Amino acid sequence: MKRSLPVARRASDARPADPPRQRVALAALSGVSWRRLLGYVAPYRWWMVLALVAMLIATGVGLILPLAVGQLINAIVADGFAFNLNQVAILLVVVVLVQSLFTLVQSYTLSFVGERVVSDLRIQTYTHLQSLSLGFFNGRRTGEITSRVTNDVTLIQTTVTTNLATLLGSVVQFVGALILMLMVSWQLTGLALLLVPAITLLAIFFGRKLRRLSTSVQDRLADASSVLEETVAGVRVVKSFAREPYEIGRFTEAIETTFQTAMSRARVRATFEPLIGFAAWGTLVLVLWSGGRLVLEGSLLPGDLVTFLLYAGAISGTLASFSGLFSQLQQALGAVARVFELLDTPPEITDRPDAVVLSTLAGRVTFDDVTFAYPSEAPSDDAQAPPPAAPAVLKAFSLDVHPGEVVALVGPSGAGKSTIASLVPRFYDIQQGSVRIDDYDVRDVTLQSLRAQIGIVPQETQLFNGTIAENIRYGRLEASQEELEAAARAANAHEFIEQLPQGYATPVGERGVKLSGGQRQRVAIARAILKDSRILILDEATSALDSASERLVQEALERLMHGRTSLIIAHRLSTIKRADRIAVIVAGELVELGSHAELVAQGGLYARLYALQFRPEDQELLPLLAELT
Ligand SMILES: Nc1ncnc2c1ncn2[C@@H]1O[C@H](COP(=O)(O)OP(=O)(O)OP(=O)(O)O)[C@@H](O)[C@H]1O
Repeated sequence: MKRSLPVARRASDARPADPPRQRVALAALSGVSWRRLLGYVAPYRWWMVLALVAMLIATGVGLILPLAVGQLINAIVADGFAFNLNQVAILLVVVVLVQSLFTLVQSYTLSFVGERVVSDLRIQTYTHLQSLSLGFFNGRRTGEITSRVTNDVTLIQTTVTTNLATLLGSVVQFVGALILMLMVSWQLTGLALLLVPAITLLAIFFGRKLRRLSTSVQDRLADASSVLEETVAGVRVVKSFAREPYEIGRFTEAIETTFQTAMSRARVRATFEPLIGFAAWGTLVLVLWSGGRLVLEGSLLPGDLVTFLLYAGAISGTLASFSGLFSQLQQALGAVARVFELLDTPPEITDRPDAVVLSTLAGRVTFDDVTFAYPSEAPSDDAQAPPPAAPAVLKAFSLDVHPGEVVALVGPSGAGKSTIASLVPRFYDIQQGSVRIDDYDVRDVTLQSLRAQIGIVPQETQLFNGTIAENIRYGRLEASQEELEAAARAANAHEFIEQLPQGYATPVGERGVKLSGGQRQRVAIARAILKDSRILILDEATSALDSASERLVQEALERLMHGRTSLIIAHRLSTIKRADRIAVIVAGELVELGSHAELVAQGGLYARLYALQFRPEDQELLPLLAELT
C-alpha cells in the first residue's frame, strides 16, 4: 500500500538473474558489434592514429634491439667485425631512447582516447536511460542498471583502446621478429614455428572456457550487488523486521556462489597461463640447444644466436600476450553486449512526430473508457518468448475532473488508484480509450510539455543529495531565491528551514541532515508550489504525523491545491470529506462518484463506510473499505 507514485518500483520487485545474457554475449561476437564499438573511437581517430603510429615506431625500433645486442656480442667475440664496441653501444642507447619516447606518446594518447570513449559512452547510456519509460525500470534491478553504466563501460574502455592497440603491436612484433629470425637462421625458425600452432590451439581452447566462466562470474556478482543495493536502500525494513541474519544469509549465499564460479575460473586460468608459459619456454630451450650446435659447428656467429634467442623470446612474449588479450577480449564481450542491449532498448513512451506543445491549460482531466494493463515485464533479451498476458488493472474507467476541482480517489489497496494517477503524466500508455487534458489526448502532446503541467506530491518524498534549496528548486530550476523562499513559506517549510544549521544551504539527502516525515512532505509541497502547474496529483502519506505537523502539512496542501485541478489518492477521511467529489474505485472500476453528501445520500458502499464513522477524523479509510468490499 505504501508506495510513492512517480518513482519506479523498488529493487525488491527484482526479477531473477537472467540466463539469456549468455546468448546476448555470443551475439556480440558478430562483426557488427565490433564495428559499432569502433564507432565510438571515430571522433578521436586522429589521436588514435597518433597512438598507433607511436606504437608502430616504438615496436619497430624495439625490433632493432636484439639485432644490436647480437652485433655487440659479435663485436666482442668475433675479431675484425664490421662495427666496433663503441658504435654498437651508442646505437643501443639511441634505440632505447627513441623507443621510450614513442612508448610515452603512445601511452598518453591511448589513455586519452580510452577515457574519452568511456566518458562518451557513460553519458550516452545515462542519457538513454533517462529516456526510458517506467516499464523498463519496473522490470530491472537497480544494481544491474548501474553496473552497466559503470563496470561494463569500464571493461569496454580497455577493449577498444589498450587491448586493440596491444593486439596490433603484438602482431607487428610477431611478424617483424619472424622476418628477422628467418634472416638469421631459417633452420632455427622452422623449428620454432613447428611448435607455434600447438600453442595457439591451446590458447583458443582455454580462452573459450575462460570467457564462459567470466560472464558467469560477472552475473553472479551482479546478483550479490543487487542484494547489497536492495538492503542498503531498504535498511529500515530490514531492521524493523530484524532480518539482518536473513539478509546476511542471502548475501553470503550470493557471494559464495560468486566465489565458487570465480574459483572455477581461477582453476582454468591457473592451468592456462603456466601451460602456455611452459610451451613457450620449452620452445626456447629447444632452440637454444639446436642453435648452440650450429655455433659449435661454426655455421652461426654467437651474437647471431643471441639475436635469434631474443627474437624467439619476443615471439613467445607476444604469444603469451595474445592469449592474455584473447581472454580479456572475451571478458569484455559480455560487457559490450549488455551495454548495447541497454542502448538498443527503445523507450516505450515517446513523442509522436506531430506531437503538439501544451501551453496554457484550463486543467480539465478526462479518463474516457480507459482500459489498461501494465506492460509485461519480459526483458528485451527475452524478446523471443511471447510476453505473458497481463491482467487489466483498469476496466472501462471513465472520470471527468473539471478545471480547479479536487477529486479524491478512494478504494482498497490494489484497486488501481495509483495507476489512474500515473496515466495523467503518461507514465504508461493505455490499451483502450483515452486520457485527455483539456481536449488533448495525452499521446498527442509532447511529454515534456505535458509533464510541465502536472505537479506530483508523492507519498514519500525523494530528496536528492544537495542543499535544501536545490531540492526545492527541482520544481523549477530557474526560480530565483525569492520565489524559492515564497514557495517554502506557502508550504509551511520556511520556518524549519531557517532553523537548519545553514538555512537553505543545508545539505540534505543521503549525506546531509535528516528531515522528519512532515518536513519532507513540506519540501515536496514547496517543490510543487514552485512548479506552479495547473494539475496536481497528490498521493497522501499514510504514515501518521503528529497533529501539529499534520496541521502544517494540511495547510500547505490546501494552499497548493487552491485553484488547481487536483487528483488525490486519499487515505484520510478528513481529506476525503474536503474533496469536491469522491471517486470510489474497486478492482479497477469506478463504482461510485459524487460529493461526500451525495454519496452518503445514495446509501451505497461509501455510505455504509461512513455509517461506521464514529472514529476520529484522521481515521484511515482503507482498512475499513477493504472490510466492506
Ligand atoms: N508497475 C506495475 N507493474 C505491474 N503491475 C502493477 C504495477 N503497479 C501496480 N500494479 C498492479 O496494478 C494493480 C493496481 O495497483 P495500484 O498501485 O494502482 O493500486 P492502488 O489502488 O493505488 O493501491 P495502493 O492504495 O495500495 O497504493 C495492482 O494489482 C498492482 O499489483
